[in-house]
Amino acid sequence: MPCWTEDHKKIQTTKVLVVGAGGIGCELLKNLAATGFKHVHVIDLDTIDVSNLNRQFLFRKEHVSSSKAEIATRVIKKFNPDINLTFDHSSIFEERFNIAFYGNFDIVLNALDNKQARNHVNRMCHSARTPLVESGSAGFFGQVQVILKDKTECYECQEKPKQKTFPGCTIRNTPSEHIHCTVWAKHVFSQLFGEVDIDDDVSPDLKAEEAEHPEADSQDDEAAKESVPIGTRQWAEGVNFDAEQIFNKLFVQDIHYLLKINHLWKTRKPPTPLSFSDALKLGDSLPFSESQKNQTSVWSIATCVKMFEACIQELKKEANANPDEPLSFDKDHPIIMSFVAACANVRAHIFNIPTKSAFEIKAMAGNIIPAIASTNAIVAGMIVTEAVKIIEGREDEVKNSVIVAKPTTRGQVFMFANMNKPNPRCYVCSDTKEVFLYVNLAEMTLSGLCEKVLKQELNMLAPDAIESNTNSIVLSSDGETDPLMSKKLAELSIMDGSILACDDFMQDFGVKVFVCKNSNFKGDQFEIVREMKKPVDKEEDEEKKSEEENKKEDEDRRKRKVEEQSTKVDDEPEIKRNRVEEVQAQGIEVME
Ligand SMILES: Nc1ncnc2c1ncn2[C@@H]1O[C@H](COP(=O)(O)OP(=O)(O)OP(=O)(O)O)[C@@H](O)[C@H]1O
Ligand SMILES: [Zn+2]
Repeated sequence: MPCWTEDHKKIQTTKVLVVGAGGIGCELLKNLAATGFKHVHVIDLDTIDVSNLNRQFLFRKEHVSSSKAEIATRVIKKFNPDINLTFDHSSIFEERFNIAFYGNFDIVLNALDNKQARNHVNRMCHSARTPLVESGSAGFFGQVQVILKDKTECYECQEKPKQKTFPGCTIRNTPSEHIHCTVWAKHVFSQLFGEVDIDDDVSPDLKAEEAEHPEADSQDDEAAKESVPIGTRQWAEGVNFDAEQIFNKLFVQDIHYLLKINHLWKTRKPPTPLSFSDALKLGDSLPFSESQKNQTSVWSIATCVKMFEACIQELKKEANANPDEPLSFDKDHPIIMSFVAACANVRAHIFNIPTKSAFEIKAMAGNIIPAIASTNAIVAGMIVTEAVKIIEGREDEVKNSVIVAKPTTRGQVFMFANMNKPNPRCYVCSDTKEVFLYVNLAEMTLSGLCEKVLKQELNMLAPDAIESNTNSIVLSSDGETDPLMSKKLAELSIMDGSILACDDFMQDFGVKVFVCKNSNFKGDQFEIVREMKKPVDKEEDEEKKSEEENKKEDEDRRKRKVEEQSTKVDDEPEIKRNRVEEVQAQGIEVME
């Protein structure tokens, strides 16, 4: 039996890093202090919002707008003055939180709310060999995962389900549910006042339609091909952000254009264009301040139009006050949220979709699942339970746990979950650090590779990439390759079969990216998979190949390699041959 006084000493000397001082973090810090932990450091980038007060019990009304990490530290010290609790009001992504920093701690406890930060801490703990207890909650659902290097799965061993996204053509052309209109309205806001992302354009798009539904009969869409709508931001600037003209562009002109894409409306009810002046006749229009207060009943269309107009004026002022900093969507910004709600409802109305209250639209736009204090409390309790086992050296006893929303048939809401071994194909914690990237090489830009693939998808912070066949630098985090960002991958001699050795110095993380072409993809569209997909048409051929044939090929390849090695002239071709062989071993066709 473990001896409490002996173990208590370990608790007193263990150095703990807590990342996040929100719902789970507050409970966790309280538990650590109450259990007798003496050396704790907490990091949180955020300040306290009034909406946090119902569950983040260390915070009071007078703390609103102060640093979460700082107030949590101050309040905990009040009831446990002996604790050496320190804080940073910073993002965990800052460079000073490097691997050596993580190495200073005996254990890291995550109380975060986003995948990007979780992935990052997972990699840092992996590199620093520091045990990590990961956690999360969403409403009544909660979970705790223990991550021990080489012993358990890491946070990235299994692919996480992607956040639900909608096809571009549904959002731009054929919404059928209110959520499609809400997503569209968020894009309208970004197009008008945020950083323009061409992938999020809101104008009707015949090309997207053709790309996503090539099978559709578009012979009678010629009229639409003749007049292509211009981008929303460009239009808005041209009319000096006049609300009435923007309204008429979005809800009259663009809708007339959509109606010309005939095949869309063969099986759907077509939308009805609605002008600014006609919309004002649809119901009573409440004054701006009154409708702002009225979040739970459904605004009339006339109220939405007034709201649309008032919000554009306010947002234009806000954007002009700081022209170098585009606005970004924030569900807690009342004007932005009112604009999105109004805009989404007008769109819903003209597409014959029932309108919703601003409150309901906020929940959809902000992806909000109400936080439940008791789920957070159970999760935080389990984090400390598992942390104590780890620091006592009882690693065989550690367990993952889950809290579920509905009791199981046995009436359980709390359960232990399986502790899985590390995934041998995990590109973070296994030796197989590789992924397969499917892209259209003639269309994807270097900027797309950097921002969308390496940063957003593979979660690197400052990626570098070298094309292994030629040993040439493709992407450099020191800015050397910045002038090439708009170049297409094909222009940079990246081809089907290229291998990109990508790494992130800060995370001490490297991954080989095997490039495979998919000419059906548009622009920066891509797909990343952990195992290469078999080309459909080649599958049958390969099965037909007799074993003898395969053996003969192996033999020939071996012979070739021996010959090549004996005629080796310089280093570079040798690098290339090895890489080519490596690619062949993966079954990728190499184009030289
Ligand atoms: N990169 C990061 N660095 C440091 N702290 C982070 C980082 N990302 C998220 N956090 C913190 O993790 C905490 C997560 O807590 P929680 O899920 O309760 O979120 P919240 O923002 O307080 O609540 P809600 O999202 O429900 O309004 C937040 O306080 C947030 O600031
Ligand atoms: Zn892993």
